[in-house]
Amino acid sequence: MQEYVLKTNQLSKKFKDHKALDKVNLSIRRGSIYGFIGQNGAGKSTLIRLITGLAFPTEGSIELFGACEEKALIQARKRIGSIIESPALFPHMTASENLEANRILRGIPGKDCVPRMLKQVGLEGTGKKKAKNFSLGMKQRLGLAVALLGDPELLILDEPTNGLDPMGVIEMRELLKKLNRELGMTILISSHILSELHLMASHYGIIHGGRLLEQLTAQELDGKCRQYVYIKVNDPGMAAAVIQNHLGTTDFEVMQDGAIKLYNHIEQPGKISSVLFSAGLEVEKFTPMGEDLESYFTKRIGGSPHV
Ligand SMILES: Nc1ncnc2c1ncn2[C@@H]1O[C@H](COP(=O)(O)OP(=O)(O)OP(=O)(O)O)[C@@H](O)[C@H]1O
Repeated sequence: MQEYVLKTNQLSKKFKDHKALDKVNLSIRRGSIYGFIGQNGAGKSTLIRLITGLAFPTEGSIELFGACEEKALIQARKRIGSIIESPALFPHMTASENLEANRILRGIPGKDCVPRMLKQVGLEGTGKKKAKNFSLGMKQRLGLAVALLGDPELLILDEPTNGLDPMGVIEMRELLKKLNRELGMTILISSHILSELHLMASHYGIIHGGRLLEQLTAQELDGKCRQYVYIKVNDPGMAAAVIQNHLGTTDFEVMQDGAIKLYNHIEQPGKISSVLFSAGLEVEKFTPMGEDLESYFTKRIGGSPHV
């Protein structure tokens, strides 16, 4: 079994003179939830359309479940489930009828998958209610059930929380986490709001102006966004001992230049400075530092606040 379900190699797409995607090398590990983050117009939908075969690259290649060649790619795409733009639903049909119609259209054998999918997305109790009368969150979950028909190994969702209220965002997030946890489903999910991806993604790709600027794990991102107090004193060794003994924590780093990054007690600057001062240390610098997710993202894409 391949470690990566999807890799793109120098993938590019041009619309006339405009490079919507520029030499993108993206890799998605099996079993991961890959948060694909970028502003409006960054190139997220274009990449997703190329992966799902709705558009063709100008240059570069796609490797999906180990398949690269065009005919093999068509077969491999059958292992993908997707919601691109708004989910394709029949408004005058019930949830169950929508799934049954999609099942027949896609030639998926066995009616028993319909109640199974409804249950999976929590719509088993919607009875005779037609899709047109569903809330946006319910429509999105029904769209997800349609995408799950055929038990895909890779689920691709283009901005699935767009327009959802906070409750709908949480529901969708919990549902996707469950699919990932219980079925080991790999998920690629795009968004222009990093904090929406934050509580579920295990990996991130940051795209801007058609270029993939960075891929990083959730741990790496958290490390970059961790808050700390930056301390410079005349005797770093003694300060380290004082922090350990008097604040009771080892959650700090002594940097090469002797500066200390203290990750604990950051809400109690008075307490930190008082233990250092009481030990007779001279404090040269004492500054709370660190970034939140959105400011990290904004900085990474070059400072534009409009996401
Ligand atoms: N069919 C097309 N013809 C011309 N330009 C296009 C076409 N599709 C996309 N583009 C351009 O390519 C760039 C990337 O668009 P894309 O839709 O991939 O961005 P996105 O990150 O998905 O943003 P959004 O969140 O707004 O959908 C944009 O500048 C867009 O205007």
